[in-house]
Parts: sequence; structure tokens; C-alpha cells
Amino acid sequence: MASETQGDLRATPWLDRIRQRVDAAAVGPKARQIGRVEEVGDGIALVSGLAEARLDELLDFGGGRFGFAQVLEEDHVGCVLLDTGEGIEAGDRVSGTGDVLRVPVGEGLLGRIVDPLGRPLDGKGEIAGARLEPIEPPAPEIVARDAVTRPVQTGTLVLDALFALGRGQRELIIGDRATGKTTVALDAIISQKQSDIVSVYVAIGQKSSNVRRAIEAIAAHGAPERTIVVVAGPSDAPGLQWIAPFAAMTMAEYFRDRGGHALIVIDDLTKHAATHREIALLTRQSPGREAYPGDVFYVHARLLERAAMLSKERGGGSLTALPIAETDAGNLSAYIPTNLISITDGQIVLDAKLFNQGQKPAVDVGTSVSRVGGKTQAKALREAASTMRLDYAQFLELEMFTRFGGLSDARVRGRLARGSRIRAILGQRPSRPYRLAEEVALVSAVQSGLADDVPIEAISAFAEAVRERMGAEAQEVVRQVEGEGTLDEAGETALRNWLGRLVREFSANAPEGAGQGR
Ligand SMILES: Nc1ncnc2c1ncn2[C@@H]1O[C@H](COP(=O)(O)OP(=O)(O)OP(=O)(O)O)[C@@H](O)[C@H]1O
Repeated sequence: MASETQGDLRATPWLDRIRQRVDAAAVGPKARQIGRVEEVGDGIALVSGLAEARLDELLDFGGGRFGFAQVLEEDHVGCVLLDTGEGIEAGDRVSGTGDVLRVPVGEGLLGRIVDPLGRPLDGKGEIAGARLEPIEPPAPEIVARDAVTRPVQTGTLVLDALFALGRGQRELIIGDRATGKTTVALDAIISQKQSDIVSVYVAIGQKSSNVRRAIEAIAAHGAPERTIVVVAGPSDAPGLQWIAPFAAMTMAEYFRDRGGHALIVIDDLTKHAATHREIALLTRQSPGREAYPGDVFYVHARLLERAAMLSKERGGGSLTALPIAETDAGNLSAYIPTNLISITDGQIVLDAKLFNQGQKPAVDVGTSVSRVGGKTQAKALREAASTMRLDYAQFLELEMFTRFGGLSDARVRGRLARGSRIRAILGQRPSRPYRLAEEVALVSAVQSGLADDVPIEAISAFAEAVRERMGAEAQEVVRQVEGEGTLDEAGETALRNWLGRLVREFSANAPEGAGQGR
């Protein structure tokens, strides 16, 4: 009897605790679908028994391994794994989570290098204060958008002067291998060092040496503390590479939706399309043109549609996208390039021939276009560059005709001299973006004819002098251009006088007869 009482005494607190836990627990049936792995390999698993699974649903393979439903068939679900799938075998249990894939977002990601799931790759510890958001929220609807009218300074003179990028715009950077595509996009990120725009660089299937070069360029010349780098390497699971641009978009949208401004560089969508094709073939979807599944256009359209300039009612934030695409032998009419060209608001075409001739950035001004137009350009630059594109195009044609000799008319020589100076001024080294005022000065110098007196071989030194000395020697011009985007009469005169003095320095040192228009 005594021992029974003792037992009761010991059991009472324990029973109370259990009673409390039972009372606190939500009571009700909780169904969890359990499926079974039928086949697994190459980052893909075919799973049976998940009749209720939804598209893009996150599936739990146990042991911290996940995948998401990409293809729903009558008898199986095609699932894309988010890791290599090592340790997963046919017959393993899989359960649906009822949720879609989510990634961390927030200010804590700024200055960090992460994988597409937001896991740190930079060894700087956990991401602070992050919350989870789905990787594919719907794109802003039409009424939530505003016109694209405010510029994004890319710092690359040929882009800012001739094509102009606007906040909320999607501009494709396209060209053959190693033609400077990444460099142009990175310069746009570096150029945001002093702006209110945060940047996201997402590398999909890029060689680690290239990714390291990009990270180093941003760290050395840009504002790494306001940049997020998302990396999915070539040896990562195809699923991880596939979600990379979507996850990075979600991270960038966080700023757009809070009235902020973001720029995303997607490097590159050709590799993403190849991953999409690989996944589609492995999950037995029927191949279409060039063996891509029929939905590859839709995948990229719904991704890029998320770049937008939001209306004032929605906070007035913006997300600008610079997707990159690779061509083969300059073929812009291949399947993925044509898709992307028709989705985006313009394209910057980089030409291998120009690159090999030493014209860098190798932008082909004939085939490049911005469908948003000059509306987004700062007034001062728009006015200075108004006829530059036409002058340059005419020069290129004239140059071709005069290559065989003959035409020596003074007007023709004048045009050739002007055109060759435009070409020289458009040349630019990597990681050296210009400020807006410097661009206005350079374009004005060439278009007003002042630079005709600078020998062609001294043009790059002249441009360098503008970069180095303008801030100190033409402060009022810089203040007006960068503050108001335009120059009043006094400002224009001050700019002309300053450029005139600079030109004299360069033409004074010129060899006899230089600058007379070759
Ligand atoms: N304006 C430039 N001036 C001098 N060198 C440049 C310029 N732009 C690019 N380069 C050089 O050309 C090489 C290729 O550039 P980049 O990696 O940007 O090209 P890409 O088209 O992105 O290449 P990939 O096809 O490998 O992605 C690099 O070594 C880069 O430093």
C-alpha cells in the first residue's frame, strides 16, 4: 500500500505535464500524404502515390533532403531534387509538405554570398533577420505598374548615351562566348555604388573562376555591402540551378515591394534554359524545338515579368533586370535568343568581331535597341547624344565604302574624323563606370566637334582626364547634371569652356597635323 502511494506521488507531476501538453495540442485529424520513390537519378526522382501533390509543392524525402514537384502525371510525380539525391533510393518514403519552396529574404542578405536556398557560402554565419518568401509569387498586375521613366546609370557610355536603361526595364545582354557580357552587367552593378539601387547578381552554372572574378570586381570597385550574390555552380543539382533566378528574383523583390529600387543581373538564361531542358527530358516531358520543352518561353516570361516599376499606390519601388544570354556564332535567331528578345524590352548585342578588333565594350549599335527609348535618359545626356547614334551609323557605312580608297572630299573626311572619335570615346575598360556628368561631358566634347582637335590616339587619355578632373574643375556642371539631370545656359557655357581648355591641352601636345580629320 505504502509503495503504491509513493508511486502515485512520483507520477502526479509527470501526469500533469502530459495533461497540459494534451490540452494545449490542437486536436483534429491531420492527413499527410506519403508516396514512394520509384526511380531516382541525375537530380530527378519519380514518385508514386502522391495523388494530391500540387505543382511546385515541396516534397520531403527525409533526412533534410527536399525536392519539388515539377511534373504531375496520372501515375507519378516528376520531382526535381534540391541536392544530389545521394542516399535516396527506390522504395524510400516521400511526403508532401503542402507548401511551395520558400527562400530567405531581407536586409540581412545584403553583402552576402548565398546559394539559391539562401544558405551562406561566404562563411559569415547565418543570415540575420531573414523571413521566408515563395520563389514564384505572381508578377505585379498591370494596374500595379507605372511607366518606366527614371534612368538606371549603367556607367557604360555606349549604353547610357545610345540605349539608356530605365528603372523597371528588362534589357537583354546577348552575345557569343567571351564577348564581355558579364563585364557590361557587372559595371552596371558597380555603377550603383553611390545610388539608391541595391543589386543582386545571380550566377547559374558559371565556372567558379568567373564567379570569383565577379565577386572580386564588386568588392574592389562597387558597393558589396548593398549587393547580394546568389551562386548555383555547374556541379550543383539541376534543381538548385533551376530555382536560382527565381530565388534571386524573390530576394530582389523584397526591396521593390518596400518602395526601394533593385537591379538584378541573371548570368545567364541560356544555361538556365539548358538546365530546364535537362530536367524536362529526365522527367519525360515531350521535347519540342531544339529538344526544349514547350514551356521554356513561359518559364522565362514569368520570371522576367516580375521586373517592374510599381505605381505610387504600390510604393513606387522598382526592379530592373539585366538577363544575359549566349549566342552561338552570333546567331540571334536561335530558339532561346529569339524567345528572350521577344520577352525583354530591348537587347544589347555584343559582337565577337568587334571584340576581336579591339572595340570594347563590343556593342553592335545596329542590332542593339532599347524599346523603352530615350524617355528614361537624363535630359542633359539626351540632348547631348541626340544625333550620336545616327552619326555613328553613317560613319560605319562610310568607313566601309572608303576602305578601298577614293573618296577624299573634305566633308567625307570630316565625317570620318568625327565618327572615329565617337568610336574611340565609346571604348571603355572593365570596372571603370562613368558618372552621369562625365558622360555628358564626353558626349558633348565629341558631338560639338571640340574633340575633333584631339588626336585619335589621345582620345582615351582625354576621356581619362575628364574622369579624373571634372569633379574638381567643373563642380557646378557636375552639381547641375547629377542634381537636376539637366544643364541651364550658364552650365552649358561652363561645360563648353572647360572642355575647350582641356581639348587645347591635348591638341597642344599633338604631333604636327594631328587632329585634322583622318
Ligand atoms: N571593355 C573591356 N575592355 C577590356 N577587356 C574586356 C572588356 N570587357 C571584357 N573584357 C575581357 O574579356 C573577357 C571576357 O569578358 P566577360 O567574361 O565579361 O565575357 P562573357 O561574354 O561574359 O564571357 P562568358 O561567355 O565566358 O560568360 C574577360 O577577360 C574580360 O576582362
